[in-house]
Amino acid sequence: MSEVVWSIAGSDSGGGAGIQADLKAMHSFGVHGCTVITALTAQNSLGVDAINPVNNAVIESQLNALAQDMPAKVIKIGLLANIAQVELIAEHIAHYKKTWAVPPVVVYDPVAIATSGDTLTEEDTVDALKKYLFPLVDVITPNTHETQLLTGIYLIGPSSVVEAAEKLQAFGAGSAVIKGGHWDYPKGYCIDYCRSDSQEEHWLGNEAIVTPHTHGTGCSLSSCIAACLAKGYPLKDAFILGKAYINQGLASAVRYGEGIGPVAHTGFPEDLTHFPQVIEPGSWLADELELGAPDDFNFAAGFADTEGELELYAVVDTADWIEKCLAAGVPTVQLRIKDPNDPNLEAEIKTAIMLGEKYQGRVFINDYWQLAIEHGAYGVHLGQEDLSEANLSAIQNAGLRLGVSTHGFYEMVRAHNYRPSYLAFGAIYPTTTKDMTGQIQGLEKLKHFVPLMKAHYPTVAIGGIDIARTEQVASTGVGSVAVVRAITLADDHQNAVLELKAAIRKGRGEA
Ligand SMILES: Cc1ncc(COP(=O)(O)OP(=O)(O)O)c(N)n1
Ligand SMILES: Cc1ncsc1CCOP(=O)(O)O
Ligand SMILES: [Mg+2]
Repeated sequence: MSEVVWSIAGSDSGGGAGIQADLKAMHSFGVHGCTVITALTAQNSLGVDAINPVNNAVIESQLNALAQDMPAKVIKIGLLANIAQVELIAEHIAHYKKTWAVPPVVVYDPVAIATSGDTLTEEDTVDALKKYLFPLVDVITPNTHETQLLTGIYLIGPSSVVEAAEKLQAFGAGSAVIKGGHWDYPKGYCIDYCRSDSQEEHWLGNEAIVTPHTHGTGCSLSSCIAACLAKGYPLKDAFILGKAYINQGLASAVRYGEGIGPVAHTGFPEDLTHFPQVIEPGSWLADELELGAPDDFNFAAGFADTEGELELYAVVDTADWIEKCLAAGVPTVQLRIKDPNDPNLEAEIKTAIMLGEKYQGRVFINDYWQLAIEHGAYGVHLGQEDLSEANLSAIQNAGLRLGVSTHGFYEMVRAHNYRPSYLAFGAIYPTTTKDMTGQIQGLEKLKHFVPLMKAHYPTVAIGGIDIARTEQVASTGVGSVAVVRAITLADDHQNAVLELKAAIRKGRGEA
């Protein structure tokens, strides 16, 4: 059964924004959207003719009907037409948060000004919003105008955006996503900012997509974020997927009336060209925005290729196991020794690299990139944290392949900045080999990861994959299945290798 998300918002008779946009965006992300209509707006592509607020008794009847039978994982709030509505919605949400077995996550898009420039709420709602609603909001998604209206901070550059986000948080909102569609800085770019409740910061940027047909982008972005949160995606993934969805929709938006057409709704984004760039320290966009870079940061992009997919990939912790795997016919192996004080570390790495040459297999070294360079490994495998600490230029100049771990869409787009040799995605299933709490991706996300990245990189799935699961993992089209226990804990590792290889072929429809 798919997740339930409510949209508490206004109806747009033109079908481009409000409730109508929310439902289309939610559908694209595979959640079930329910609605509580707060106002019936009369609008078309030329503007807003009338806003007809729904009375509180009617709003309450919709809330009660849903609460009795279809509680939401996430409640997305859009247009609230007056103070009475703000108070009513806040009262109900406070009740749900206190009494529901799983309290709903609340995403608030403070719809105040439409893309057309029309004001949609009564002016004095702002104080009521701050007093009653903000403390209940988990994620707020204002555009530039709304941010300025709510915070009084004029957005002229990144530091003012950060200041505004902090102010929204001081009003009580957990996380803030500030949409940059309306500030043209750097010229021709669209920059968006996310500050999480734990004060993690994320900047995304892409060249602005030039189209007049932008109606409903704000509601749609916010609904994508709500849908992704309901699906269990972390906020940074919801943020980047929402942006990609909007970019994709803008690229194919068309007019229906004489004026501004609606953003198109075209399904889960699976084309990398629609994704914004994760703005990394040291990049051109980061420099333009003066976001700074850590002292020892050494950016490099474009690493040697792996000459095809990596197929069965064994991740093991001794040179002895490297040999057993290569001898049994595993084409790709990784030496993963987690104790940096292991007295045999360098000797094990040297032996593993030498075995790669003997058996003509690909040998990756996890973590110890200096030793991998020194002894001429085929490649190194690095985690997300390592990317800003390792000397990537040295790895690149030495001609080593670089594999990078990713645990979601934000991280995979971040890794794409470096154009590594392959991308790994995991953990697909729960595993006891490594603590992956909160990072279990599941098969559904793998099915989105593969089409997004396969055209650009060899892809690897890792985490909790045993022989029985290998066929369904391989059927996603992923280029490689990486395992630890499926080989190292098998009674007969040679037979396990044969079975894993057979399951990969079967999953691909080759057997
Ligand atoms: C193929 C592959 N994928 C992912 C990992 C995990 O690497 P990392 O994030 O660096 O974590 P540790 O392995 O160092 O704990 C991997 N090793 N191999
Ligand atoms: C190293 C690593 N990175 C993500 S999951 C994982 C461990 C995979 O081990 P197993 O195949 O035994 O579940
Ligand atoms: Mg590592």
